[in-house]
Amino acid sequence: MSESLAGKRFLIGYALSPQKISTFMKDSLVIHARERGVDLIPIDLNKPLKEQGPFHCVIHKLYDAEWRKQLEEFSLQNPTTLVIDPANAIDKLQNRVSMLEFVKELKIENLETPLQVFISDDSSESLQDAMTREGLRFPVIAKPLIADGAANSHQMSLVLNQNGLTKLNPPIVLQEFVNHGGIIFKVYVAGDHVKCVKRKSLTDISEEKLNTSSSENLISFSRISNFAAENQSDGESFAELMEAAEMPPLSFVNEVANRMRDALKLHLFNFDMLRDSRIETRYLVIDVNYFPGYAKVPEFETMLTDFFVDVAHEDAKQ
Ligand SMILES: O=P(O)(O)O[C@@H]1[C@@H](OP(=O)(O)O)[C@H](OP(=O)(O)O)[C@H](O)[C@H](OP(=O)(O)O)[C@H]1OP(=O)(O)O
Ligand SMILES: Nc1ncnc2c1ncn2[C@@H]1O[C@H](COP(=O)(O)OP(=O)(O)O)[C@@H](O)[C@H]1O
Ligand SMILES: [Mg+2]
Ligand SMILES: [Mg+2]
Repeated sequence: MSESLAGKRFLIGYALSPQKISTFMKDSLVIHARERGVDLIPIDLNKPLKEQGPFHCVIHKLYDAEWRKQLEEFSLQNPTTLVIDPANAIDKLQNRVSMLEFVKELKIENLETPLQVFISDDSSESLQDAMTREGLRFPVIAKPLIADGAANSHQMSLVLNQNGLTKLNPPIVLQEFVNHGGIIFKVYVAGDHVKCVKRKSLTDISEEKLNTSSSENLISFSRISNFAAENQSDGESFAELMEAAEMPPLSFVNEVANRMRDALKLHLFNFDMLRDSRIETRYLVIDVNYFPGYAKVPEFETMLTDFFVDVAHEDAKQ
């Protein structure tokens, strides 16, 4: 664990949506950080940023052009204030092609990304032809290209056959659905601090189900991993399945997290990882999110405060 600060206060300004403030800036975090020398100070979005502060560091999750402009101006005026993270580094995670391209380039053993093809809104090629060109077979998941936090950026469709393709609205990516036993691993990263948790996911699809002629061509869903197991009719058996699922090796999780952090040049993110049901050593990253819902991680207050204290120590060295 990181040491506390020797009597000095470290001032962190935060710029977050009201919804994010209510889920992340919990009293438990603010108090824990305060006790260790870190003050978390709200940035007033109705006032110019350059009139606020002083801050040693700014953390933020806002994507609009106006905020970007304010941040740029602020950084020019306050070159010693750390901005965690720079807007241009976050950009890569707002597009479901670039967020996985870089993972592929890391070439980590046993780590892959699912096959996928991007379909633009002005493409003349049929969706089926694009799938064939890339060697994609059903089932596939259709995901909106842009992942900017808007509700529709989480609107997914599981497409079971060719008829389902007609209901999709490009720009989208069509991604190979990988059977993974109904459980997803979410790896949260805050600087050097890494935690992996299990979460509910889509259940496996058998060849049999795929080949049964039913009326279902496409199943729409959104934010599946946020649904608590107890809301499910199969609650008890799901809880058992969850309990029994083995976590990925810690050394592997840490290696992937560290390599991703260095490549992205980001401090605050998480990634969703599946374990292939057929090949137990094969893991696939399917999603990478900027400044995710840390409050869902056990003892997130300690994790985040440790990170803030690390930043303060780094800052003090400069
Ligand atoms: O709200 P939460 O706690 O569910 O957090 C969301 C994340 O959930 P997770 O921590 O991965 O379970 C969520 O992750 P997923 O995309 O659901 O894997 C996103 O990071 C989401 O942000 P945005 O809507 O994409 O900007 C996050 O939403 P924001 O709180 O940042 O709006
Ligand atoms: N390639 C895939 N194979 C199997 N399940 C997937 C795949 N991609 C996504 N899923 C499921 O769909 C959920 C949402 O997809 P994800 O890409 O994580 O979008 P979001 O950004 O909305 O979280 C995942 O948490 C997982 O349960
Ligand atoms: Mg996800
Ligand atoms: Mg996401």
